[in-house]
Amino acid sequence: MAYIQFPEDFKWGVATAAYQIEGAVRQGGRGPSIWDTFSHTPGKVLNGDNGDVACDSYHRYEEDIALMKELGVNVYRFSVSWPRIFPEGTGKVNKEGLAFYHRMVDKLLENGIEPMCTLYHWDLPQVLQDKGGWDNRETVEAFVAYSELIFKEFSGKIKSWLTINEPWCVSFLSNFIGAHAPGNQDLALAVNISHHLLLAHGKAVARFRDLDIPGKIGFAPNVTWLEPYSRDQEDVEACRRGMGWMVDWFLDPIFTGTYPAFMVDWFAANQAPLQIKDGDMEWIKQPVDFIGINYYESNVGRHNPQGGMLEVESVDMGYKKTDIGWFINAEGFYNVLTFIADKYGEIPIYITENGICINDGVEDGTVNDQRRIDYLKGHIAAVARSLKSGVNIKGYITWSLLDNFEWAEGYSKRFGIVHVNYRTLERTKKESFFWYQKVIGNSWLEV
Ligand SMILES: CCOCCOc1ccc(-c2cn(C[C@@H]3NC[C@@H](O)[C@H]3O)nn2)cc1
Repeated sequence: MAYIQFPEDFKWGVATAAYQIEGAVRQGGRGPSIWDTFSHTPGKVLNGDNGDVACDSYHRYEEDIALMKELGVNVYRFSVSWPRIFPEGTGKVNKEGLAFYHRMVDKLLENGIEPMCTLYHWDLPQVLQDKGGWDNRETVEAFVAYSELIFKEFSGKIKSWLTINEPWCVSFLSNFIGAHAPGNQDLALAVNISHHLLLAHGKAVARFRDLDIPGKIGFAPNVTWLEPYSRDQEDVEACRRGMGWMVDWFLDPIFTGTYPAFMVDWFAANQAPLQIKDGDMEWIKQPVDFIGINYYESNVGRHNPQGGMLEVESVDMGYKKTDIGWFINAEGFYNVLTFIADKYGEIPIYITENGICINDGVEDGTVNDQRRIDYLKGHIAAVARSLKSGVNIKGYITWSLLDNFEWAEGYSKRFGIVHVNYRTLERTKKESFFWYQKVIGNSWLEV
């Protein structure tokens, strides 16, 4: 049996997000978010599912932390629910909300688990959405004020911070494709929102520096790899566009202070001109300490004039698929990690999400999710291969600890290494839990 040994200081973790696991949406002083509105709007979420109860982690966080302790993780990536802190987005602070996160963070620290906090994981206070949401620059200032409060409140306890999770999902998936909250379908709106998200990120990083908060800060773009179907220029350019709006669009402004010109032009030609105000790019290009990379799938792409706004289509090459229909391709993980390192340099990277939807159920007290073990093994091996190629990867955090509310797919799609019975809320450790526990314990991968 061969082994791949990871660096001594390599971190291993699990990730969740507030709206997907907490529940207790009308308890503890929490205000409504756009996902409360969206999930309660008929037809938006599969089976009419919502996050009202979810995994009930608002009440069961100690049980979840005991699972993490048993797993042996160094890091727990969670998100703070903005409407649990500012029920109206700004103004009055909900002390019960702060107290909940103090209890949870203190319990993590007691168990030797480092908290990694995502400030925005999609649950925008509905009151702010009613005033235009991320399309309104006032929301940028509201995010900075919310971030400042959390920075000050948890300074010294939390030392790893992420500003925005998956800005592509928040802007394009949620305001152009329309599959996520608030469900708009307007490219110009989505482009404007993507700029405001980067502005909010940059201003929050600047405030973090001004406040001299101890620790490191970054953000977590979701990325993909699109392999051209042929070497034809049209196919190559189509794939660059498909990656450009998800990767370069969000990383170039932070690392170079400019948007990728080929995407600016493409959006302008689609009646979605980028509107930048003086000084915006200076805010956006605040240096970050690390980036979180969220990767699930990659595709083979080719040009198709009828292939949507970007004129690109995915080609089914017969790769195995997950139970949510995404292609399994660990090679694409290596390709996008080395692409990012080649383009943006030595910036430290944490894999802040990587996992697979496998809907296996409990049989005889366990879940034999061998397909998840195979996926994780292949993708952690791709991380090791990237490390060997010089990519500065500092840790791997799998999505997710628990089966949870998978947005528009509701509870039908399971990403956890721990199964959740949504009727009883009973947690059941899957075979992948025990497999990952061994990887973490040795910090090596058997191949
Ligand atoms: C072209 C039409 O497409 C319609 C759906 O398109 C997508 C794309 C991407 C996703 C998606 C979901 N996740 C997992 C989450 N990451 C954050 C965490 O909360 C996980 O739950 N990542 N990406 C969903 C839907």
